[in-house]
Order: sequence, then structure tokens, then C-alpha cells
Amino acid sequence: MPRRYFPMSTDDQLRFPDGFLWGAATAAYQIEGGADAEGKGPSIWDTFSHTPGKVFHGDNGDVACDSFHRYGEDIALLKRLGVGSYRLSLSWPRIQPTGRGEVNAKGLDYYNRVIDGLVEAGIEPSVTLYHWDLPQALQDAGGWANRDIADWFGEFAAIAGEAFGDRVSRWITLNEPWVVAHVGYRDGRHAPGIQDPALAVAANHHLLLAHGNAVSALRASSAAPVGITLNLTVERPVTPEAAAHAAVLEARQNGVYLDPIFHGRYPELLDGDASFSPAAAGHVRDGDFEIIGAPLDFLGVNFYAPHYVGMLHADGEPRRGETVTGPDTVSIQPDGLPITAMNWLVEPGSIRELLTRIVAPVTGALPVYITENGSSWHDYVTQDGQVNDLERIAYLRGHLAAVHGAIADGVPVKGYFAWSLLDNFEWAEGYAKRFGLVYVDFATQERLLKRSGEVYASIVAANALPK
Ligand SMILES: N=[N+]=NCCCCNC(=O)[C@@H]1[C@H]2[C@H](O)[C@@H](O)[C@H](O)[C@@H](CO)[C@@H]12
Repeated sequence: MPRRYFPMSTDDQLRFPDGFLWGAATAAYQIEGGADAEGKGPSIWDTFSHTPGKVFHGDNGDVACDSFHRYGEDIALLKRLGVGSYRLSLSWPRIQPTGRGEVNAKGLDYYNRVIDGLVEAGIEPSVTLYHWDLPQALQDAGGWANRDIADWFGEFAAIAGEAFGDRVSRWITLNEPWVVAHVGYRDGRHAPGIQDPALAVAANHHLLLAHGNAVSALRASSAAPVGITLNLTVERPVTPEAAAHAAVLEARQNGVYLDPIFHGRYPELLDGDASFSPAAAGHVRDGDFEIIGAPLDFLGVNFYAPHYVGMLHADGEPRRGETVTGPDTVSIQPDGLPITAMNWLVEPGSIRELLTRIVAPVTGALPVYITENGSSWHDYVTQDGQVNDLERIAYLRGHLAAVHGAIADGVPVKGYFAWSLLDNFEWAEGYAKRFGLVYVDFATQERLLKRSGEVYASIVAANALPK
């Protein structure tokens, strides 16, 4: 495969700061398979994906990318990319089959093999404790809607910290608690498939308590930096009248995590709204914000696309590109902006807006990592065995240029993890949506570096983006 090079003269490129951390990310349920191998207990995604009608095409994570067996191939691909870190997640039920008490030694053995392989390859393990695959036994006890889960998660964090803390380079307690609470318990598109706003707002709070307990448990068992990963949104009002609505949407997704963690309260804008504010719903007890506000070493940010919002026209009829989202509001797909295979907008400037307008005012000098950014396209392998994913390359270059701009604006972004290393199980979309820098033929499990992977490797090697 011919390597592609770019003009590397200094005035032709955007150089990233020395020591900028380049990475790639995956998650346990999306890549591992081995759903009941070597003592692993069932997760809510094992249950959900085997429930008819929940996942596109009836896909499930029984095999996925078979990384339970092929993690060595994945590490070789990470070396080919030249990345400094790999963001992986731990399957809680692989380590604690019922989520509490008994530890599965073979589960620990698997992650020791992966982590040791990464360290040997000179790749820093960045480990997410929870990336959505809750032990089913805990869901049977109420899951994130049960306040006791904060203690169960703290116990799991302590086990992970003691087992792997000597080799993990950074810990992420939770991946996208907003999706866990609001896609899993409010609209029900994700496991456990519940549609109950009251349980969603309870889960919102319990996830934060669990995060706080995990920070304490990791501090006691590992010297590695600790953070959380939030999927923050940029809501763009298309008219002045829609600005208030955009602010509410940002409070409902961003504020309900940033404010408790960094300001010791829930958003005032949601005061009185018991369906979105855990404070208004009565879940906050004395001492909670001390737990939730445990100081962090960094904030992880996942970002993919902005949203455009407007007011419904007086005649009540949505116009072309508008989707009704409430009694008088619409979401809008603006003409002229590309959309990915997930129907997400491609607007790179929005990640710079996110970092400068939403993140930096809250985090200040705290290091920020882009822990996920990427795009899904209808990839295919050509006759000559290549995947010429030019749209993914354009998305990647555009968003890296915007991240570079945010750094120039003074936002201390210290690293970028591409989502994802591999095409993998894309939750309710199954295997139909490909995000990988590496193409996976799920029939043979063969891995093939896409053209975007080659381009990313060149950017990583140069620590710079050719203009
Ligand atoms: N408009 N729009 N929507 C933007 C994103 C909506 C929320 N979904 C995510 O952020 C998930 C995150 C997850 O960590 C990973 O496990 C998923 O594979 C990726 C790709 O889906 C992203």
C-alpha cells in the first residue's frame, strides 16, 4: 500500500502543540464480542440487542469485531497509526458478572493482556470504566434509577483501579452520562429501553454520584489522572426568537452535567423543571454535590455535530428540512451542509464554538481532551482492495483544523481521539453504520486500513495538519 505524503513545509501546515496526544477510541460492547466467554455476565446491551426490533437488522454484540480474541491485531493497527494512546472501555460484567461482589479473574486476565500489550507497544491505555454495558443483574435491581448504584459503581472502580492502576495512563469514569440517562431511560432508543422521564432525571443524578464515588475510589488505588467524558451539544438558533429555546436545550444536555461537576448546582434555567432537573425532582441530598464535585484532572469531550433550532411557523406547518420537536419548536437541517450516514450535520466550526463558548468558560485551565470525534459514511472496498473514504478525510481534516483554532483561541486541548479505530457495533444501528479508520469485514473479521487511517497516521506522525 503506497504511503501518501503531504508537503511538509512549515507554512503549509497547522502544527499542534508539542506533546499533543493523538489517539483512537473504541468501547467494550462495540468491539469485543465474547459475550459469554470466560465467565462474563450478561449486560443490558446483550439483553437489548437480543430483543426483537431494538437493533437494526437484529444485529447484536455476540461477536462484534472479535477483539476479545483479536486485540493483538487491534494493537498492531494502533501502532500502524502511530498513536500515543488507545481509549478502550472495561466491560463491567466481564469483571463483575453480576455487577456486585464476586470478581471474575478471567475477566481481569483479559484486560491485563490488552493493557500489557499496549504498554509493550508504547501506547498509553486511556481506560473508560463505563461505556453503557451495565451488568443486567444491576438493571434488574433498578439500574441507574436506583441510587444504590453509586456505591456499586464505586466498588467496581476500586476493583479496576487496584487491578490496572499501575499501568493505566488516564481514567475516564463515565462515557456520555447524558446518553445513558436520556437515550436509555427517556426516549428508550438505547438499553435498557425505558421511556420514563422521571427515571431519566433520577438516573442523571445517580450517574453523577457514581462518577464522584469512582473518582474517590480511583484516587485511592491509582496515581493516574481522572476525568469524565461528556457529549456536549451546540444548539444554534436560526432566529432571535429561538435563542431562549436553544439555551434550554444546552442546559438540558450540557448544564445538567457541567454545572453539578464544576459549580455544585444544577442549572438555574431548569429550576422548577422536574422532568429535566434532578434538583427540581427532589433527588439532591445533603453532601451530594461534595461527592459529585470531586476535583478532576481533565474533561473529556465527545462531539460530532451541531443542532439548529427554530420556532414553528404560525401556521403550525413545518417547512422543508424542519422537524417538529415541541409545541412551538423545530429542529432544522440547513440546506447546503453535508450530512453523514447517521444524518448528522458536518459543520467543523461547531467544535471550535463548543470548546470556546461552552467548555472553556467552565473548565478554565483544566486540560481538555477530545475523547471522541468522527463520522460515519457508506464505506465499501474497491476492486483493488481499498476504502477511499474521502468524506471521512474531509470531516477529519475540517474538525482538526477547528480544534487547532480552539487551541489558538486559548482552550487547553491536550489531545484528540478519533472515533473509532474500527468499524464496530453502532448501538441501535448495529453494523450498518461504519465509523472506523479501519474497515472491518464482519464475515471474515479481516481489518483493512482505510484511506482516512493512512491520512490520520500522516497527521499523527507530523503532529500537524497539512493546510
Ligand atoms: N446529531 N447528533 N448527534 C450526535 C451524537 C449523539 C449521541 N451519540 C454519541 O455521542 C455516540 C458516542 C458513543 O460514545 C459511541 O459509543 C458511539 O459509537 C458514537 C457514534 O454514535 C457516539
